[in-house]
Amino acid sequence: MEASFAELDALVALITSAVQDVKAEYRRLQYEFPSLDDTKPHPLDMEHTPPKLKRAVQSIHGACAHLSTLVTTPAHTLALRGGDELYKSGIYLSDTLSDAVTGPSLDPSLTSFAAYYKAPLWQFWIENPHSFERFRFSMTGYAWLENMYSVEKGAVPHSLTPCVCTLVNDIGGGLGHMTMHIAKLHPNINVIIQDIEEAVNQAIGYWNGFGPELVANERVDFLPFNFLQEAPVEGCDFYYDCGYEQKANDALCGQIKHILHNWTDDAANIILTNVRKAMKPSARVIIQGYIIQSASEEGMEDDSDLMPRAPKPLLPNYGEGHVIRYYMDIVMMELLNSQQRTLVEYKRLGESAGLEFVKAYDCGELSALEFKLP
Ligand SMILES: C[S@@+](CC[C@H](N)C(=O)[O-])C[C@H]1O[C@@H](n2cnc3c(N)ncnc32)[C@H](O)[C@@H]1O
Repeated sequence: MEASFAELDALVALITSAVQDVKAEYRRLQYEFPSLDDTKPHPLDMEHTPPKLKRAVQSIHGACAHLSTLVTTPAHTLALRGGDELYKSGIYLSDTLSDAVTGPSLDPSLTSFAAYYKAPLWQFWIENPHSFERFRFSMTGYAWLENMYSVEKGAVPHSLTPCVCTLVNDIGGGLGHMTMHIAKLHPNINVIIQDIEEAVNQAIGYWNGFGPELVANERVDFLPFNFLQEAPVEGCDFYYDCGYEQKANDALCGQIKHILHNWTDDAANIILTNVRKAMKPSARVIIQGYIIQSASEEGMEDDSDLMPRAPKPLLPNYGEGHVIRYYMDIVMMELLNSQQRTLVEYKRLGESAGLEFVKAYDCGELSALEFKLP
């Protein structure tokens, strides 16, 4: 079927014609046209906007929003529109940050979420199982926003040898939707879901509902654990083939998706150190998450191979085009006093836990960072 680009073309035509109107109005008014770098007030900020200019600006706003919606996934558009707990507690962010005690604190119990709900996030979820379950299911929807099929490329970064069984440990896996997706696509990959007990119990129900054949064929195991206090499972029977010609029983791959952004550097170090303790020499850890890039030329890091710079006049990090990861940076601060990280910060975190950075993979919205034992 031939694609119809009628709406796309109509929106672009509308923007082009509205831009001509804007230019004509500025010429008529004999005003300088502002630049993206301007910090000074413009005369039009304080004046009645002529109707033709107003209509043109409204058209550009509306058409650009429609254009964005048209070319991105519905999940992407929805994620920018709303939410429940995190949006409600966000109203406390300014108070929390301006307070002398909570402002500079990295304590996960001194957040704007805790101020609103009178409990830190993890405790709130244990006390409100319905919210906790809804959050877990929202993570499965969120995977669509992140382009699940690209995320899978990061979780399975190496050529797979079908004769060798692979065990992926989904650390803090929640429902394990991502590893279920991977196990369905790759018959030689088996999965362990490790998370806190409440999460693991929900994961069992999820796999029985959506992947009963994987449960029946014993391709998944569920083991509760606390990654701040203990190492994940070691000495597995099935191992990850990383394409390094390793023997069948000397590799375990740990996948850690959207975990470290929940924790400060100190706590993330404990989690990774616990993972390292479980690793055999050829094991790999795959950390999946958002990578933060500088919005200005200054402070740019050595990450351009992973994430090419945007052409000017866009900001080097694509600005609004990559805005979700920056929203999620603020959201992590609001919920847990934690943060998204840059590539350099992730490498540093791995090193501090005794892991060596191997490679970064572009997985759509997310990146996957591969670490090994030195
Ligand atoms: C943001 S969710 C990510 C879930 C999943 N990896 C995903 O991408 O959908 C964070 C997960 O960390 C788990 N978690 C939090 N504290 C934990 C702990 N101390 N030990 C093990 N898992 C924990 C939560 O239960 C939750 O499933």
